[in-house]
Formats: sequence, structure tokens, C-alpha cells
Amino acid sequence: MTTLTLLGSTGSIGTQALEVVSRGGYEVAALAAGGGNVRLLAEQVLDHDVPLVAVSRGSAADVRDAVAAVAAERGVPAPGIEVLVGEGAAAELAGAGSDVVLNGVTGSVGLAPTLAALRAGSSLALANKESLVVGGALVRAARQRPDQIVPVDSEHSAMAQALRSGTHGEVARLVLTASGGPFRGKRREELTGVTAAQALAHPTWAMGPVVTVNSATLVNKGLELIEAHLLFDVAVEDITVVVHPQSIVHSMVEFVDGSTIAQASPPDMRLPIALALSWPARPQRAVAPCRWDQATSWTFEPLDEDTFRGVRLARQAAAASATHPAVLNAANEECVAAFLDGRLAFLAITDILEQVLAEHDGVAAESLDLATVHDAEAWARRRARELAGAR
Ligand SMILES: NC(=O)C1=CN([C@@H]2O[C@H](COP(=O)(O)OP(=O)(O)OC[C@H]3O[C@@H](n4cnc5c(N)ncnc54)[C@H](OP(=O)(O)O)[C@@H]3O)[C@@H](O)[C@H]2O)C=CC1
Ligand SMILES: CC(=O)[C@@H](O)[C@H](O)COP(=O)(O)O
Ligand SMILES: [Mn+2]
Repeated sequence: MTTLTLLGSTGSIGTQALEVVSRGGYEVAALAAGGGNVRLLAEQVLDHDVPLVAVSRGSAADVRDAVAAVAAERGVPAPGIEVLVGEGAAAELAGAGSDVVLNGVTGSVGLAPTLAALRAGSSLALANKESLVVGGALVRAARQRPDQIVPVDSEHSAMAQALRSGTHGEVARLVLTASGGPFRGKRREELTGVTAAQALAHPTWAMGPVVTVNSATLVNKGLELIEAHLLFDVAVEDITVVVHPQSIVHSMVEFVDGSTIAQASPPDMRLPIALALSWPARPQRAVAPCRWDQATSWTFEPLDEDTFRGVRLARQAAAASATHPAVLNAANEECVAAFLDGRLAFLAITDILEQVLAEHDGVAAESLDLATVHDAEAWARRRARELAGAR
């Protein structure tokens, strides 16, 4: 049995990971969540017989009471569980050592658990792209072996699979596909008054709110561009973004001989999750493969970078300094929270990111440490809040 520590268990990635786990072969050693949904967490504890739980907010009593309530409803005795509480609790779990740690937390709060899992020697199934983007060279340096980080993000899972077709020196470029989000085809002036509900209506994926808004601004694709650069050691100039509205080709690798290798499957995160858990082996049970007995068409189109500036901003951040990517992400987290609260207009998100990036005094890679990253993030969050408040 492979032991699994699952961070962000109550979210979109977390719940789908537990569906994969239910197919067998894994022992869930520990679960971490924010504490916003202790009822679901308690159900997961009982469903998967989990002895250890962490929550960043709330109390151990809240979790134990919820477990006792669910156990009573099911007519079973409440299991004794260990509960860790606080902002450092997820990292403590990640550092305790499991065969695999799946980081499915949202936001740069995932950085400490990512570093802890790598230092503990666990295989890190990484959905939390923010930790890699923010930590950059620090995360890469924490790896104890080159393949210790296994991507869960659908595009990077696709690239990792396609990269098996050649050597690093044979790669001409990575082709990162984007759905285009709910506003694909719209011009900038048509996006002035769009609401959070409209931005949350993703055309192909059902995901948590932050990554869904990031898909709408194309900031998700910008973060994924930096993620691909860091994971696969390919220059950002050699990564092309192409819009593929069907979300079936999850990304591609073009090799020096002109061959392009693509990975295709219907938009269902259970496949990249299952693959990340069993990597480098393939899961033995298929997750919803493509139907080849029905007419279908896949289309590809260039990204309108003047309307959707998330990718361009990420390219600028990656080129500017070692801390600009962390600043981009931190400012974006603040702007997305304000947008979801109805305090900020959709178009203002990338306007503010552009300004915060331009104002940041970057730090060179040689001087990068965790404190520097945290300082840069704290500055970016303050500045983004000021700019959002002034609008
Ligand atoms: N959803 C998807 O299909 C995809 C997601 N990703 C990436 O995966 C990550 C997770 O996304 P998604 O599942 O959509 O997000 P959700 O918002 O659905 O879930 C986030 C999870 O993180 C938990 N959490 C929040 N803060 C903390 C904390 N401090 N410590 C521990 N757990 C915490 C939440 O707990 P609580 O419920 O208690 O608040 C919840 O379980 C993101 O980085 C996203 O970009 C990548 C590709 C696809
Ligand atoms: C499922 C997944 O990996 C998401 O990150 C997805 O990429 C979002 O879709 P977009 O292509 O619209 O950003
Ligand atoms: Mn993705």
C-alpha cells in the first residue's frame, strides 16, 4: 500500500483525489484542510480511516465534534484521531513523511508544505502551482531527486507524458494549451462589467473559485507558463500558449525534428491525479478515455494577448527578477479575493498586476531566500490592496 498525505482534501482536487484513492492501492495517512468545511473533513476521516488531520483555522474540538457527529449518524464508534491546528499544521503533516504528498491547497500558503514534503523525501504530487511559482529556485533546490515533483496540473501532466518521447536536448518547445476561459472571443471593452458569477462559469472544468477566476483572466496560464519553465527547465521563450477551447489536448511538446507529441483525454482531473499518485507507472484503471466512435473536432487558435494579459505579465515577471513571480502571484491573490467580493472590477485585476510588477524592486536569484520571498509577497499584497481600494 502506498501511503498518501492529502493537503486540501475538502477542495476540488482533494475530493477528486479521494475518489481516485477509493479505487484501491492507497492508505490515507493524513488529511489537511483550511477548516472551512469540518463536516466534509469528518466524513473523509471516517470514509478513509484517517488517523491524523490538520486544519489551519478553528480548533481540534471542532474537528473531533464533527467526527463524533458523523460517526453517530452512521452508528459506528468515533475513532480517536490526532488533530493539528494552525497555519503551520499542513507543513507539519507534509514533513512527517509519506510515500506521496499531494498538495491540493490553493494559494502561496502551499509553499511551506511543498518545501516540507520535498525535504522529507516524499514524492510530491503538485497541484498547488503557486508554491512552485512563488518559491522558484528555492523549491527546485529542495528537491532530493530530479523527478521528486510530479505535476498534477493537467497541462504539466500532459507535458511530462509527452516529454517521455525524447531527451531534454531534443525538445524544441513546449506548447501550453488554454481553454480561453468563459470570456474567450470577447474584446476588452466587452469585459467592463462582468460579474464574479460570469467569471466562475468555466466552459470545460469544474474547479475551485481562485483557479477558475485565474482561467478567466488567463493569469492561470501565466502561472502555468512559469510552472512549466521551472518543472521542465525549458526557457519561457520556448513555451508557446495556444487556445484550445475543447480542453482535450492538455498540452504538447514539439521536438527538434518537427514532431509534435500531444496528450489527449476528456477534461477530468482524476486522470492526472491518478497518474501523479502512481508515477512513473500508469494507473491500471482508465479514467474516461476519449470516444473515437463519435464525430468530434479539436480546434486551436492564437491567444488574444491584448485583451487577456495574464500570460504576457507572467513572461515579464519571469524575465524581471527572482521575486517578480512571487509578487505577481501575491498581488493576484489579493485582486481575485477583491473581485470575488465585488470590490474590484474584472479588468482591474490585470491592470493592478501590471502596476505592482512595474513598481517592484526585484531580487536577484543569488540573493533569494525564504524571508526575501515573504517580504516581496507582503509588499505586493499591501500594494495591491491599496490600488484596489483606490478604484
Ligand atoms: N481544481 C482543479 O481542477 C485544478 C486545481 N489546480 C490547482 O490545485 C490547487 C487547489 O485547487 P482547488 O482544489 O480548485 O481549490 P479549492 O478552493 O477547491 O480547494 C482548496 C483546498 O485547500 C484547503 N486550504 C485552504 N487553505 C488551507 C491551509 N492554509 N492549509 C490547508 N488547507 C487549506 C481548503 O480547505 P477548506 O475547504 O477548509 O477551506 C480546500 O480543501 C490550486 O493551486 C489550483 O490552482 C490545478 C489544476 C486543476
Ligand atoms: C484543469 C487544469 O489544469 C486547470 O488549471 C485548467 O488549466 C484551467 O483551464 P484554463 O486552460 O482555462 O486555464
Ligand atoms: Mn492547468
